[in-house]
Amino acid sequence: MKIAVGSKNPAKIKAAETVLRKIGYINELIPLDAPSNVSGMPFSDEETIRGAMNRAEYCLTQGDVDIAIGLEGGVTETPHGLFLINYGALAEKGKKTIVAGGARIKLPEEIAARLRAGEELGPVMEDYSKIKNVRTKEGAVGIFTHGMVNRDEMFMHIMKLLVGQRGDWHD
Ligand SMILES: O=c1[nH]c(=O)c2ncn([C@@H]3O[C@H](COP(=O)(O)OP(=O)(O)OP(=O)(O)O)[C@@H](O)[C@H]3O)c2[nH]1
Repeated sequence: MKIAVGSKNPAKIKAAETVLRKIGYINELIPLDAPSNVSGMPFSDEETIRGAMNRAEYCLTQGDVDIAIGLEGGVTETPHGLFLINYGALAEKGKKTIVAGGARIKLPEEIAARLRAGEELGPVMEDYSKIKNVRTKEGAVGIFTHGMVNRDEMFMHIMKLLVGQRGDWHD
């Protein structure tokens, strides 16, 4: 069984690998540059879910991939401010795509204002934290939780929700 993840982002690959290893899947995980086909900065639950599903479903069209994972970050407006959100999708040939959402935190107003003005969170977080490529490391969630929950751990939880919903991994 071949499994792909629709990203080359190390935080996403690490999350997928760690959880697949935990459930006994020890074969290679194939990272693919999968288009999300949503905006660079998804601005709603719907857009972020769609991005995760598009990434996973694209991977199934590449080579002989049996199962594919898509992980996507975004933000959404709430009456309490702009929240960081994350979703995952697990696509499998001949089956309905499984979806799960992860932890969400409110972003500081100075970050939210820049995103509302059209900037992307990745570069804004680099600027704010002075850490290069923060989106591939602890991520915004890691910065704003002082390392209590880093981006890979947050995606790991989503991965558990995905593989858990699929159920039986013995074939
Ligand atoms: O520093 C960050 N910490 C985060 O927690 C986070 N969540 C989202 N984003 C940014 O939101 C956009 C879409 O996210 P995204 O998941 O589609 O893309 P990504 O660039 O992170 O990965 P990938 O496209 O290589 O797979 C991109 O501008 C990301 O940089 C984050 N940046």
